[in-house]
Amino acid sequence: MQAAATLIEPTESRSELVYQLRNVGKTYARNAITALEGVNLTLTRGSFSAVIGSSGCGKSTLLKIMSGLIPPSMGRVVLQDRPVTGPRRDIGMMFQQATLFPWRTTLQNIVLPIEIRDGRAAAKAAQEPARELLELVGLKGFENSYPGDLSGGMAQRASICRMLITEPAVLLLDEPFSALDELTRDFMNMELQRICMSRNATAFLVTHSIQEAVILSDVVYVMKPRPGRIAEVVEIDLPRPRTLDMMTTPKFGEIVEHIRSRLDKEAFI
Ligand SMILES: Nc1ncnc2c1ncn2[C@@H]1O[C@H](COP(=O)(O)OP(=O)(O)OP(=O)(O)O)[C@@H](O)[C@H]1O
Repeated sequence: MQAAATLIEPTESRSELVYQLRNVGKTYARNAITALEGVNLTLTRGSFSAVIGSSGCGKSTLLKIMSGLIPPSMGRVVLQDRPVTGPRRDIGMMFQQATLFPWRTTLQNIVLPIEIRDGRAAAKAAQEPARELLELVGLKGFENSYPGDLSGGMAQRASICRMLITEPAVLLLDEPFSALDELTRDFMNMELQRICMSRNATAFLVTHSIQEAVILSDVVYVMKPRPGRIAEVVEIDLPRPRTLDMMTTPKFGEIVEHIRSRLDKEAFI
């Protein structure tokens, strides 16, 4: 397994550092559960990373800390040289459900974060970039459609635009395509790669799918539970752009098997 997936210390000096967690821990006071312990993580500009682990190993806790929704109990969380102490403009998020407002058109949904942040005039000015984003994700022509007229995949494309409109420094993706059927999900993952590559985006994905983590990522963080911790950092040494065909290669299979073997077997479904 050495060639394809090796234990690494991310090379921080070579690439531009965007996001860094140092020795992050989280204990929930209510039940004294240590959800995270000693988590170190580094995201560099343009990299795609994923975290995978069994249910209850602390993935959601990690993402909530990274998005500024909850504070860590210990450790440092730094985005673009500034500590993360709450939700921030330079953090983009995407969830399992598209959560578009049904009474707003696609275009109006996409500029909503700007409207909330900077007002109506700014939202109007953002319509042109929003149209460009719609073109980027293949939704040109659907500007004036309502969410009810979009398929699940199209709605998630629109929510990609809504996430990108504020030009965040980091994209935090919480199983964004897990509610879609498998074929659409595979296709959307390739679209996500294309969009991230075209914008040199820095992305961090939470997923339950080893295949998804491997096909998308430069680095996969394998987590183990009780307490939630990073058990291994696996570098995915596959060329880019990745293609769905790669999922049938022996090398891909080896990496997947390696990660599977590292996961907590009893707890992982
Ligand atoms: N708000 C909370 N208060 C108390 N304990 C919590 C809270 N949120 C999570 N936990 C506990 O922290 C641990 C990690 O939970 P977390 O939801 O982060 O795991 P997860 O890996 O995201 O799980 P899943 O894959 O099932 O979503 C679990 O033991 C959980 O019970």
